Amino acid sequence: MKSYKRQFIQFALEREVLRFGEFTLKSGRKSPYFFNAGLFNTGKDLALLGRFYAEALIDANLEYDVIFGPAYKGIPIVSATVVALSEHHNLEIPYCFNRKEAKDHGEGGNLVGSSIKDKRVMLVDDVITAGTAIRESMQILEDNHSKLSGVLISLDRQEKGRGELSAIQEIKHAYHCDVISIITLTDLIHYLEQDGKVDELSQVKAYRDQYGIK
Ligand SMILES: O=P(O)(O)OC[C@H]1O[C@H](OP(=O)(O)OP(=O)(O)O)[C@H](O)[C@@H]1O
Ligand SMILES: O=C(O)c1cc(=O)[nH]c(=O)[nH]1
Repeated sequence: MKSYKRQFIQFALEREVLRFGEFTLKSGRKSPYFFNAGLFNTGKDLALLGRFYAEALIDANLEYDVIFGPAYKGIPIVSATVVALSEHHNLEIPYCFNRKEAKDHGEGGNLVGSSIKDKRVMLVDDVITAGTAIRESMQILEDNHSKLSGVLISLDRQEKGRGELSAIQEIKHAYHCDVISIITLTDLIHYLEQDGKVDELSQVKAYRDQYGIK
C-alpha cells in the first residue's frame, strides 16, 4: 500500500472519521464500518484533507473547469480542495456547491459559487456506496449542460450498486469518466491485516462477502 494511503487511513482513524461498529447506510445496508467526513472538523483537519484531495487531483491529471461539491459534506471538501490547489499548487480553480433546498429570495436558485453551465466539472465527495447521491448530482449537471470530467472521493467502498457492478463502475460506464479515490475498501483491509486488527477484519470481510463487488 502506498504510504499516502496509510497516512490517510491513520488520519481518518485518529479523527474518528473512520469507525468500526454497526452503522445504517443511506442504502439501508448495515455496515461494520463507517466514514464520517463531518468529523474532519477543525481548520487543521480541513487543511490536511484539502491537501490529500488536491494531490489526488494533480496525480490524476484530468481536465476540468470547475469543481463541484454536493451538499452537505461535499461543501467543506470542495472548499478545502480549491484552497489547497491555490496554496500548494498555484492553481486557481473555481468551485460550486448546491443547496439541498432551493432559495426563493435574494440571489435565489440552488447553486452557490461559480457557474457550472456548459463547463467541464470535477465532482468531489466523501464516499460512494450505492450511488444515489452521485445520481442526484448528475441531474444538477445535466440541468446545466455540464460535462462530468471525473469524480474524486475519499473512500471507494467497492460495493455493489443496483446490480452486480459497483456504483462506481456503473458511474464510469454511464458517464464515461474517471472515478478516483484516496483509499478503497481493499486498502482498508490491507491496513487491518498489517496491523493485526482481527475482529474488525473479520467483520469487514463478512460485509464485503455480502455486498462487495466480485
Ligand atoms: O452512494 P450513496 O448510497 O448515495 O451514499 C453515499 C452518500 O451518502 C452520504 O451523503 P448524504 O446524502 O447522507 O448527505 P450529507 O452529505 O448531507 O451527509 C455521503 O456523504 C455520500 O454522499
Ligand atoms: O453509504 C452511506 O450512507 C455512507 C457510508 C459511509 O461510509 N459514510 C457516509 O457518510 N455514508
